[in-house]
Parts: sequence; structure tokens; C-alpha cells
Amino acid sequence: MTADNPSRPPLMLGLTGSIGMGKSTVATMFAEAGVPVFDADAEVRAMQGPGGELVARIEEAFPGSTGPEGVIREALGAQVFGDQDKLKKLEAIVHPAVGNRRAQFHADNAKAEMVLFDIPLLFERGGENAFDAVIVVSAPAEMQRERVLARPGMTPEKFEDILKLQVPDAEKRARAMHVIDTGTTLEETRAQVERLIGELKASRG
Ligand SMILES: CC(C)(COP(=O)(O)OP(=O)(O)OC[C@H]1O[C@@H](n2cnc3c(N)ncnc32)[C@H](O)[C@@H]1O)[C@@H](O)C(=O)NCCC(=O)NCCS
Ligand SMILES: Nc1ncnc2c1ncn2[C@@H]1O[C@H](COP(=O)(O)OP(=O)(O)OP(=O)(O)O)[C@@H](O)[C@H]1O
Repeated sequence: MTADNPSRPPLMLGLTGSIGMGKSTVATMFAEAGVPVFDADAEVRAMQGPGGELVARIEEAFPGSTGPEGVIREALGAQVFGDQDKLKKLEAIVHPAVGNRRAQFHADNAKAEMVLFDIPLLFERGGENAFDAVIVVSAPAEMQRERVLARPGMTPEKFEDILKLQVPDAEKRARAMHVIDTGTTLEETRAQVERLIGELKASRG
């Protein structure tokens, strides 16, 4: 467990990586090691799910994209991932709401030693400066492709459309302060996460 430290603000860690590289898996490893985690994607899902606060506005902007269970993600994804203007319109609805939730999380965890923000679009949206350290998860492209294409509802075309929207993996790695290799076993990745937490704690003295 990371100990609370009332005298200093928490170390702000940003976790990012391209589709299927293992952000969620690695964020869970941080949480299991006692680090509070803000999961931007989970917040989006909650706000788009049944009774979610964004459902009505999304239906208004994208008629037919919602139902009794909230946003029909496959249908909305099919509309926006190949169309920049539509994606921008969706982001203008979703991103400010994620920002509000993030501010709340920040306030709730003001006394933690470190906090981790799992932000899929951290580099794409230029949010690096908000963090003391940016951590990128990365695996070989072929492994990424295999993982993503194994997901239900995924097609090679959708995968290519999403890749085009994201900063390339090589650039993410170059801009990262730390890279976690997810092209290995889960145990080895967990060991890397635990090692990094130890280094970050030591760096604070
Ligand atoms: C369009 C939606 C409903 C499709 O949902 P679906 O479950 O099919 O896909 P999922 O969310 O798992 O995304 C698949 C991949 O695309 C990436 N992705 C999602 N939105 C974007 C985006 N705006 N720009 C670039 N990549 C994106 C994700 O990081 C992931 O790697 C959903 O992605 C969405 O609401 N996106 C807009 C909000 C957003 O930007 N979310 C990501 C960061 S918080
Ligand atoms: N060493 C590893 N580290 C992380 N993930 C691994 C590893 N080995 C296998 N995997 C698998 O790779 C997949 C990574 O998916 P995950 O949902 O964590 O990625 P993501 O980056 O969050 O995806 P998305 O961008 O679509 O949200 C999981 O199914 C996970 O079990």
C-alpha cells in the first residue's frame, strides 16, 4: 500500500498507450499495489450507460445511437471512428464531463502519496504538462493487432481507423518518461509496475 502523506500533494502519474497495448490491465496492477486510479474510459462508459448523464445529449447529436441501455457503442463507434467532424462533435460532449470527474477524483485523493490517471488520449490532447511522470504501455505491433482483432465486434477496418486517430506507438515511447513492456507475460509486467512504484517512491525521498 502507498502511505498517505498529508504534507505534500500526490505525485501525479499519467498512464497512456495505443489501442490494445494494455492500459486497463496495467492500471489494475497499480490499483492492486494500492495506488488510487482514475480510469477515463470507465468514466465515459458510466456516463454513457443506462441512465448516464450524457445519453440524452448524445441521442440529440447522433439520433438512433442510444437505447434503453444507454449508448449503443458499436453503432456510435461506426458513425464516428471514420468521420473526424462527427468524432469532434462527440468529444465536445464527452471530454468536458470527463474533466469534471477528474477534478473530483483529484480532490478526493489529495492526501495520497501518488495517483494514477489512465488517459487513453493523453498525448493526442496535449495533457502531458499536468503530470509529474508519463508512463506508456507498449507491445510489438503484431501482438497489439492480434489482441485487438480478437475482441468481439472489432474488424481490421475499424482497427485501422482507430490507429490513424492515435499518436503512433514509437512517438509515444519516445515522449514517455517510463515505458512498461506489455509484450511479455503478465507476471513480468506486474514486476515492472512494482519496480516502478518503488523507484517513484524513492525519488520522492
Ligand atoms: C465511440 C465510442 C462510443 C465507441 O465505443 P467502443 O466501446 O466501440 O470503443 P472503445 O471506447 O473501447 O475505444 C476503442 C479504441 O478507440 C480509442 N478511442 C476512443 N475514442 C477515441 C477518440 N476520440 N480518439 C482516438 N481514439 C479513440 C480508445 O482509446 C480505444 O483504444 C467511444 O469510444 C466514445 O465515446 N469515444 C469518445 C470519447 C473518448 O474520446 N474516449 C476516449 C478517451 S476518454
Ligand atoms: N504482459 C501483459 N500486459 C498487459 N496486457 C497483457 C499482457 N499479456 C497479455 N495481455 C492482454 O492484452 C490485453 C490488453 O487489453 P487492455 O484492455 O488492457 O488494453 P487497453 O490499452 O486498455 O485497450 P483500449 O485502448 O482498447 O482501451 C488484455 O486482454 C490482457 O490480458
